[in-house]
Amino acid sequence: MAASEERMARACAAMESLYGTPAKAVRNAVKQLLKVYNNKWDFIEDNNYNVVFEYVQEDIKDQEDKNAKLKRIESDDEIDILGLRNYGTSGSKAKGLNNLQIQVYDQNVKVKDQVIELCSDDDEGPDIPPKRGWREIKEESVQPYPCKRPKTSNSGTAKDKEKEADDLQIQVYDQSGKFRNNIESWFRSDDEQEEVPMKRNETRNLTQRRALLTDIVSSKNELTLYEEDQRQPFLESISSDNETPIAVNHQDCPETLPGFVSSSGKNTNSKLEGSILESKILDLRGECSHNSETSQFDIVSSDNGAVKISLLYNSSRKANLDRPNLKAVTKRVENKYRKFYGITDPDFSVMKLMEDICKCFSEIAGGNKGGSERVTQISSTYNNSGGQDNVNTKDACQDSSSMQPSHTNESALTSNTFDKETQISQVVTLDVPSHVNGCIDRHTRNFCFVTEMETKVIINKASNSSRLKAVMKHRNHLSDITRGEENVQIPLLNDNGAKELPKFFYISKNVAFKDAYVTFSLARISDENCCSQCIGDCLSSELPCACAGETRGEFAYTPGGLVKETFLDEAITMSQKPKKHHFYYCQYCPLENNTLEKYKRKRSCKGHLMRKFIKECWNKCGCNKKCGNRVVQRGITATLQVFSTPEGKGWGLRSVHALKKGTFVCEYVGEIVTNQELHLRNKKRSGKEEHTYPVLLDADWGSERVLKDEEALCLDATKYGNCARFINHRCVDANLVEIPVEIETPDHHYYHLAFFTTRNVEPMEELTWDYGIQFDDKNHPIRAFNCTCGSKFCRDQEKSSRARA
Ligand SMILES: C[S@@+](CC[C@H](N)C(=O)[O-])C[C@H]1O[C@@H](n2cnc3c(N)ncnc32)[C@H](O)[C@@H]1O
Repeated sequence: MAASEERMARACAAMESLYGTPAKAVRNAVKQLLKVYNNKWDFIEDNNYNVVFEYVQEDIKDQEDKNAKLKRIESDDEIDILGLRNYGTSGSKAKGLNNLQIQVYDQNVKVKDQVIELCSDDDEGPDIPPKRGWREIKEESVQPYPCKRPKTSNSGTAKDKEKEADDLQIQVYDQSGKFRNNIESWFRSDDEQEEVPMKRNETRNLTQRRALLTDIVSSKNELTLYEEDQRQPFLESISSDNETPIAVNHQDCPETLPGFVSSSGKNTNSKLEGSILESKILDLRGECSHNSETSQFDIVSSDNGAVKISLLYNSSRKANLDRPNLKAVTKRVENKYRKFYGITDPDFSVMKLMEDICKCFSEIAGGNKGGSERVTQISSTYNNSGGQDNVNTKDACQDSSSMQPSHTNESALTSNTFDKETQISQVVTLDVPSHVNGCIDRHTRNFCFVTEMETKVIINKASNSSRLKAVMKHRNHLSDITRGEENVQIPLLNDNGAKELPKFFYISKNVAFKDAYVTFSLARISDENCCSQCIGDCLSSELPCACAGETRGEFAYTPGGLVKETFLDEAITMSQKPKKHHFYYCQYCPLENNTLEKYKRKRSCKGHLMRKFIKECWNKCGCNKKCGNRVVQRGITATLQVFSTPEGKGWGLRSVHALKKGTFVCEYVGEIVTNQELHLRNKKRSGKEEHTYPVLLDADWGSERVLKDEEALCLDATKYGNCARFINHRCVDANLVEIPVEIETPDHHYYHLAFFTTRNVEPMEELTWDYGIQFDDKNHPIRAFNCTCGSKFCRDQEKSSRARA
């Protein structure tokens, strides 16, 4: 098979097994992506085919969107769609939202999807399906997926800058092909321009704007709004000295940050100004969709390269103002878009989106790129023109679950929560908010809040750990706790924002501490313990090789990389309903030996569950590295997240995608310590820690003879560990089971403790395993806790009595 066909087959198999994606969809996605990535398979295969997964998801969504929109066009006079599309989430390659798409149309006026290009280079954007009735004027402005993160632009020549600025220009043509310079000129065309002269500091009122719109609709001109390149710089074409952005209400605008210059090049020291075309589009949208509400989107920049975005939202007059919390609003928008677009990237946030817009603006404008030294700020104002000083805060996050981003009457940056008399101006510059101060302006009666941002300079000065703490204090997540140690990124999401950053070093492989006897020597692997004669994939050979001997002559894995059902079910039964004969009782239990008076104290062994091992092919085997009998050693492939559990269990681990029964999730990784060493560690810790992280490697303690201290091992993930240290306990019906896996050494004192799913797991379901602890055993090295697993089989008797009391 040709190399690329082989890789294609592998991609199909992996996508099938990981996400259940049909081969046809995978092939199509891979073909497209290969074009985009210049046949670089590495990009495709990276992160478990993450880009392929995203491409397929995007494709499905696009199709759904397209169908939904076509339906809407057919049904009634709907105007106004503002959609933010294509968050391009694959790891570092295509993270963040790159395109701001604006769509405005109804049955009579059809305005083409507008992509405001924020990728200033040759990056490619979403493949936007053509809409019915649209005139295709410039297809090249519509970019195919995937849209990569915008490159930092070079300062460039004046001509380059001018070209980049041109990229943002939006032009309007009417059906006759007559070129309208821009929306503003289109709005103010013909007689209207005379009747409503637009002077600086003068606001076009709602009636006038609605009249204009009605005019436009009834003219039945089919209009196509599209992105035009190679025209005059938009800054000049849009804002002339005597023009005022149609939705800016200067009276109500807050004092803005000093030193900022609007996109028109005017200093905005005293009032928020600046009229770029986006404002007008959003204003048009706001006007159309909310009837009595307006909104405006504005970007301004300062000499030092800082950029800020303002969003001005003005709704109809009503007596009371429920002031929504800015964080809650952004969270709500994020939730909607996460759900609707199936965004799984924890990095996605409205604030980041704003940042990206600022960054791209700055890049396109060729501004200062000293990002690390930018002092950043967010400010927002809510103008209660009903005249009430006392405004109520309302958690706009309520009921977000029932919401979907509507393409007809909600914008991405405004929501129905604001349907009270509200005017919001939000000014955002780069970086992450730290705290919010609120006040009422005595003169304007505006409620303002200003969020000061942590500067990166301050963070950099701090020590490593305090830097991490500082980051955690102000961030809700870390994008990868593995620090690149794994094949995949594992983000940490502090959903409730209250948890401290876990203190440990991420390691992806077990490391011996001191006394543990763990030597991996090829000489110790006999011929019966490897398959040196094998070639290719052992799973596809007619006769099972020596490595299948451990599992009674049958491989434990399916060609798709799952544990075979019969083997898995046996392991689950052993774990959930062990019989007395499944336990080994030591004469001199290594756990009892933990006391310094070794052998003197007579305590009875509580028993060790004897487990069935899987043996994987390894270095002394002749098969290919990609042999199907090598699963655990290949590492994590599932898309995992560490998150803060709501039940007070601390952090937990979950899978973003659904997992099939028998899927390998991860192994338990930590320091390999002897029981003696663990005992001493536990004594030192003396119950100070909230959580404990040891597991015993006792699955084969009963196999032959009395164990020496250095052979009775356990893994302690307290200081060094992998993501498995976050897996919480669930009594009996956990969705993971641990299976001992022999890889490097045939003796079973040391082995890998691998977790496989016991059943199909839902996306975002917490992953749990039964620690096998007895909650009444106070002497066990794994300290008991008050179990809140929620299982109906919960073994924590004290919990029941606590509940009764
Ligand atoms: C291996 S850690 C699991 C990760 C831990 N939740 C964290 O935040 O790091 C084990 C500890 O988690 C907590 N834990 C795990 N499962 C629990 C459960 N079902 N109920 C309450 N606490 C639990 C206990 O404190 C236990 O000592």
